[in-house]
Amino acid sequence: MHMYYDNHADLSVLANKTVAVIGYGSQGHAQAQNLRDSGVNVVIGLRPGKSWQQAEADGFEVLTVKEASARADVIQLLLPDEYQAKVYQEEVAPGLTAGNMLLFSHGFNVHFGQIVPPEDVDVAMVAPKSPGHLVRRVFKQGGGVPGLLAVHQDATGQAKQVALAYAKGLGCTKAGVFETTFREETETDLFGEQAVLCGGMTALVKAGFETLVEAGYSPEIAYFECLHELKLIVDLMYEGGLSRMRYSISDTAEFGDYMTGNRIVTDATKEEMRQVLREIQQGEFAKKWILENQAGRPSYNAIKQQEANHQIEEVGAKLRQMMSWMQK
Ligand SMILES: NC(=O)C1=CN([C@@H]2O[C@H](COP(=O)(O)OP(=O)(O)OC[C@H]3O[C@@H](n4cnc5c(N)ncnc54)[C@H](OP(=O)(O)O)[C@@H]3O)[C@@H](O)[C@H]2O)C=CC1
Ligand SMILES: CC[C@](O)(C(C)=O)C(=O)O
Repeated sequence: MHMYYDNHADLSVLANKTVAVIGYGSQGHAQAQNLRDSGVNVVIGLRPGKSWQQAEADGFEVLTVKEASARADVIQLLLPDEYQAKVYQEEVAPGLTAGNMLLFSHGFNVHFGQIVPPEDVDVAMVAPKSPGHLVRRVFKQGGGVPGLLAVHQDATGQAKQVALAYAKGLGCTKAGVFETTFREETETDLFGEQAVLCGGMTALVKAGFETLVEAGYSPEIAYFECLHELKLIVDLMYEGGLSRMRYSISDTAEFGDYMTGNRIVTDATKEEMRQVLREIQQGEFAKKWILENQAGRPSYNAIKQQEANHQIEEVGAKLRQMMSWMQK
């Protein structure tokens, strides 16, 4: 595995180039602002609306997606994955010229064949391994979040150097940039968010909360035990791995951890994880997500509504209001 740091990347590679950041959401606002602070010439590509107003208020030159794509040398597509293919075909592709670079922060559309760029442009990925708001916050604190870099197509022979300079502009080379492939990034990212970080975690939290409440314990205590304290435990794992967390908790908690963890995540859970991974690898999840969007998101909207009404959300909202330091 190749790792790149600040000394491997040269920001001057971007000196005479214009970067168009298409989209100004979670990743878009963070990447655009970090790049600008790193001295890169950035324009934003958007449709009229909330993000357009925000980007202008933040001092950026905002253009339509078509104009920004035609103006730029490097085009970073930071739209929701499900809209990228349509916007690419209608508004980005017409402005692409030989030697441009098309960049992504997630490989979904290229890996699953929804976007097939022309052969004379570079195609690469710089994917910060962090939610966008932390990409910005950590950069402002003087650091950077780790990132992944992949080159899918190297038409100019310079693709890696340009992508590395972009990663440096985001601050990622401070923490380390790992070289990967579009396939590896896409499949591991989908697996991580489904099985562990988002799907697995929310299911675990809800199951713990429901077990306590159904047994007659107060929802407030159940919320603190199963959700609020999770952040504090994860912070310790983030700082020093599982051992740092286990060093900090009581011996009673540590013994309970060793005795009980494998009863919750069992061999059957692991077999299901393998099945989830197979479905991602075989493109079944991608197909489901593409069809769900084509149908107007019936399942997504129904489950989103159901989840928003879960008791843990109601209790949590009340408790968080009492914690004044969380209101910022
Ligand atoms: N969220 C994250 O932290 C991470 C995201 N990624 C990847 O980054 C990419 C961007 O995701 P994310 O930042 O979450 O996206 P968001 O949903 O936060 O932002 C989307 C942006 O795209 C704009 N947009 C949506 N549709 C259009 C359109 N048709 N034309 C022009 N602009 C449009 C929105 O503007 P408007 O206000 O007009 O709707 C908004 O500014 C994805 O590939 C994702 O997988 C990778 C790592 C982490
Ligand atoms: C964990 C969610 C994520 O994969 C991320 C922040 O990396 C995403 O796609 O938002």
